[in-house]
Amino acid sequence: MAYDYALVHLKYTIPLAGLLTFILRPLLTKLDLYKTVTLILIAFFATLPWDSYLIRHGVWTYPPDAVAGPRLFGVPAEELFFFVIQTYITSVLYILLNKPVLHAQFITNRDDSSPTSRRIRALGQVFLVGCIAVGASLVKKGGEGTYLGLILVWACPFALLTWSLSGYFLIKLPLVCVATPIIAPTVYLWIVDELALGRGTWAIESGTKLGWRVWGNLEVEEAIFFFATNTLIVFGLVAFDRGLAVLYTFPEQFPHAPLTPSPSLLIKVLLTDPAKYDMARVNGIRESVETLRRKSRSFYLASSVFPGRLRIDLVLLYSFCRVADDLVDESRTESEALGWINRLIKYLNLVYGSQGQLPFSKRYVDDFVEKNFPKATRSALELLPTDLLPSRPLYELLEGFKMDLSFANIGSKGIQFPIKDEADLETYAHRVASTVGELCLWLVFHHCDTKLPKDKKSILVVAAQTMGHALQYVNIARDVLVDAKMGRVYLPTTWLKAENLIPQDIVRDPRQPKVEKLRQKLLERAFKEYERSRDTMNILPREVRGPLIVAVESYMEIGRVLRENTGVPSKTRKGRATVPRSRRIWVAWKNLSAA
Ligand SMILES: CC(C)=CCC/C(C)=C/CC/C(C)=C/CC/C(C)=C/[C@@H]1[C@@H](COP(=O)(O)OP(=O)(O)O)[C@]1(C)CC/C=C(\C)CC/C=C(\C)CCC=C(C)C
Repeated sequence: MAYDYALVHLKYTIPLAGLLTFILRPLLTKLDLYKTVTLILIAFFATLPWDSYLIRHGVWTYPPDAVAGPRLFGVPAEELFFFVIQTYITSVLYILLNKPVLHAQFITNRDDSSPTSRRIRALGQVFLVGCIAVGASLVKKGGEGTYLGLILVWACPFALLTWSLSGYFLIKLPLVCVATPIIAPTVYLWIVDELALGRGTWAIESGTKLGWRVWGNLEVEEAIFFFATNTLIVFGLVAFDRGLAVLYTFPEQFPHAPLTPSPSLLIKVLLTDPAKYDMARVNGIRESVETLRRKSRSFYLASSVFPGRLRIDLVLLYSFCRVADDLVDESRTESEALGWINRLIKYLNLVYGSQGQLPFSKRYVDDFVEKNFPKATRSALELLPTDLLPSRPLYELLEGFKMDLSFANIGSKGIQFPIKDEADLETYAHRVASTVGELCLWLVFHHCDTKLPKDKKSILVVAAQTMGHALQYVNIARDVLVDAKMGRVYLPTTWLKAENLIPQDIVRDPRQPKVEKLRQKLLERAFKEYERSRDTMNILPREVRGPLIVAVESYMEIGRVLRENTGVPSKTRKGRATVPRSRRIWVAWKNLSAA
């Protein structure tokens, strides 16, 4: 009947596209749509003349009773729809698998690539040139190799172009990000093809095919066709992502980076000489991503939903905060820790200028960093986007770290634990976390296409500071055990007194039942602060609202786990409660859907 081919879509391609859309919808950005539509247009206009040629020359045919009727240049409407839906399915799968990946870290050039990468890229080029030559000779010869030849001469030049443009980058990407969106849809379409050819929905004429079957009715040419087209789609998307990564990574070369850059800007970026890339910056970004991945599962997951340059700058800000915190925390003595804080203050003085002195040049600051900080920490300081951040919260953050130092003196000279009451607790949270919230917001304000009026910005800054308290209280509630091992107690001494405890009792036995009661009290404060600021997040610009909510909610989920389990975490990592991966993904998905 005339709807056989349409039924193939109804049964196999549309439901799969629908399922993938449902999964990706909350994560889908304007940029993802832009990429997908561009790829669909390229695929459509590149395939149409080729497919039309094949039909007109009788390489394949559609029995009149299998298609509904409308045609464009001889190609049935159902086939045209196939170009669109296949590109859509493969693109959506690629986008989904690439969400967690920050592409900036895979930017590379010939000098940065390993000899193996260079060999693979060259072998790929030789292979594709070979395929074009074989294809051309098969077409020239005619007869049974014609269809295979036509596939090769059509697909391989496109593949060669994208491979040559983005080969090094592609080789560096995680295999799953590239191989899965090629292989999974290919195998699925093989199965669909096997069923369709079996039912006679379309047919390949016997004079122009090799007649080799991969399995069942699946001809070798069909198998190669689906593999080649999915490869082309994925290579196209990789080239797109390389262009975007270069655009977002190098603000000095490309000062203006819109969230949806024009095709001409992307082509210009793609054609920029890779030898000119600032690989020191790329290496710094690689180190920062690695730090984030190792140290914070919540913020690592949340970072995947932030757009463009904002994502890179947030990762760099995280890296600076982490490095500064670790330098202080991992010091063996108080004076060593104080030394690091003073050097960090000096660094800020040089960058921002102090006591009437103008800021120093970037080169001077980098030189200071080289001489005064360990190698592993330098890029975090050198790449901090200080031109977009106010200095006050950064100085305040260091003041917060200073509060941690007072723990080292306890016991001597009658010095007390620094968090004596709730006011101290709030001051501490304000210094180490509200500052971070505010800094995140300044990056958001800078990078968003939507510009907010001053009054809205002020409301948001206050909310970010309040949210900082909430996150820090959760952090303290989670880390009672870990902190006690370091001789630190952040639970206010007044709270302990009400339970007939002193901070030293917590250091001695952080697992005692009374701690659980105090932990729950702290979590109650955390959720109060969270509720005070959560609604304000709705006035954030649309493009960052969902991502920021995910960042906050992923962390607050740790608090929820602690509340549910009343301190007996389902899973612990180094004595800390953690949120299972599936639950973190669910939190992100749910909040993005609602944002
Ligand atoms: C998505 C992304 C990459 C975000 C980066 C966020 C960022 C820059 C975090 C810095 C974290 C950090 C290392 C700070 C040093 C001081 C410190 C330790 C603070 C605690 C963070 C917890 O991190 P972690 O659990 O990894 O630390 P430890 O292992 O315990 O050492 C804090 C709890 C502070 C985190 C506070 C925020 C991220 C601010 C939250 C507020 C917003 C995002 C603004 C929301 C906006 C509105 C309008 C409410």
